Amino acid sequence: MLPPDFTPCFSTALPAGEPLCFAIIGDQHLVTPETGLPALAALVPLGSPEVDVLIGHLGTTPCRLIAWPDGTAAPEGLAIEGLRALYGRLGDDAFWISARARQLLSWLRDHRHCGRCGTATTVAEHEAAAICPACAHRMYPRVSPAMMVLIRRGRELLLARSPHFKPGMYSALAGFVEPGETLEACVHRETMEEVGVTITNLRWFASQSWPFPHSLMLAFHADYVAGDIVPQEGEIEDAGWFDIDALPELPGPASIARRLLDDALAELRG
Ligand SMILES: NC(=O)C1=CN([C@@H]2O[C@H](COP(=O)(O)OP(=O)(O)OC[C@H]3O[C@@H](n4cnc5c(N)ncnc54)[C@H](O)[C@@H]3O)[C@@H](O)[C@H]2O)C=CC1
Ligand SMILES: [Mg+2]
Ligand SMILES: [Zn+2]
Repeated sequence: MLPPDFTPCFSTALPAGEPLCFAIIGDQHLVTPETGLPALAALVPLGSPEVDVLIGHLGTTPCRLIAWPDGTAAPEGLAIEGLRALYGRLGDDAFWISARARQLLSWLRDHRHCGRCGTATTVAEHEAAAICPACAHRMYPRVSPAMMVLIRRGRELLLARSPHFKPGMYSALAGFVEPGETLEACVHRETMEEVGVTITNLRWFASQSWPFPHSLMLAFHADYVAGDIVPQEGEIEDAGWFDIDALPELPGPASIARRLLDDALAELRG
C-alpha cells in the first residue's frame, strides 16, 4: 500500500527541486540498473514528455509522474521493466507510488476526449479531473470495486484459476461489483456464478488498490454452506477444494489474495 507518510495530490503546476521521478514509457517503468528511481537529469535525453504532473509528496519530497508514449527509446543507463516484475525489487514505497502513477496515467490516456460530446479534454490544474471545455463534463479517475472471497470448509480452501493465470496457479474467487449492488451481495452472486456454491459468515479482511488497471480489491473470508463446485464456463478454468497441507501454487506476495490466504492458513494451522 501507499506509505503512511505519502500525501496524494494532483497538479499540473510542478514544484522546484529534485522530485522522486515515476517515469513510464508506454506501460513500462524506467529504473536505474540498481532498480532505483531515475534522477530527473537522467530523463532529459527523452525529450518533452506526454505527461508530467505532481501526484503527491513522500514526506515533503514531491513525486512526479512523467510519461512518454510507447515506442520511445529508453535513454542509455536506464532499464525498462513491467510493474509486476518490480515488486520486491523497487522497495515497497516506490512500488506503490509507481502503482498510483500507473493508474493515473491510464486514466489520463483513456480520457483525452469527452465521453459526452467528443471534444478534446484539458486537465484540471489542481485536482485529478479531465475537463471538457465544450460541455463542462468532468471525468475523474476510475476506481472499480471488486470483491475477493476465500471460502473454507473445515481444513479445505476453495481455490480457482482463471484462464489468464500463469499455469498451475490458483487463487481465491474475485469479481467486479455491479452498479446498484452491495458488496455483500456481490460476494454471494460472484460465488454462485463462478463455482455454484452457497456461503455464509462473511468476515471482512482488508482492501488493496490493484492498478491493473484500476481495481479496488475488497477481501473477505467466508464459510461454505452447500453445493457442488461447477466452474463457470469461460471465466473459471478449474476450481476445487484444497487441503491446507496440499495447496497448489498461490499468487505472489504483492497481492491481497496471498495475504488473505496466509491469514486463513495461520488461523487454520493454529
Ligand atoms: N490483487 C489481487 O490479489 C487480485 C486481483 N484481482 C483482480 O480482480 C479484478 C476482478 O477479478 P475478475 O475475476 O477478473 O472479475 P470478474 O469475475 O468480474 O470477471 C472479469 C470480467 O469482468 C468484466 N470486467 C472487466 N472490467 C470490469 C469492470 N471495471 N467492471 C465490471 N466488469 C468488468 C470483463 O468482462 C472481464 O472479463 C481484476 O482486475 C483482477 O486483476 C484478481 C485476483 C487477485
Ligand atoms: Mg472472477
Ligand atoms: Zn463534452
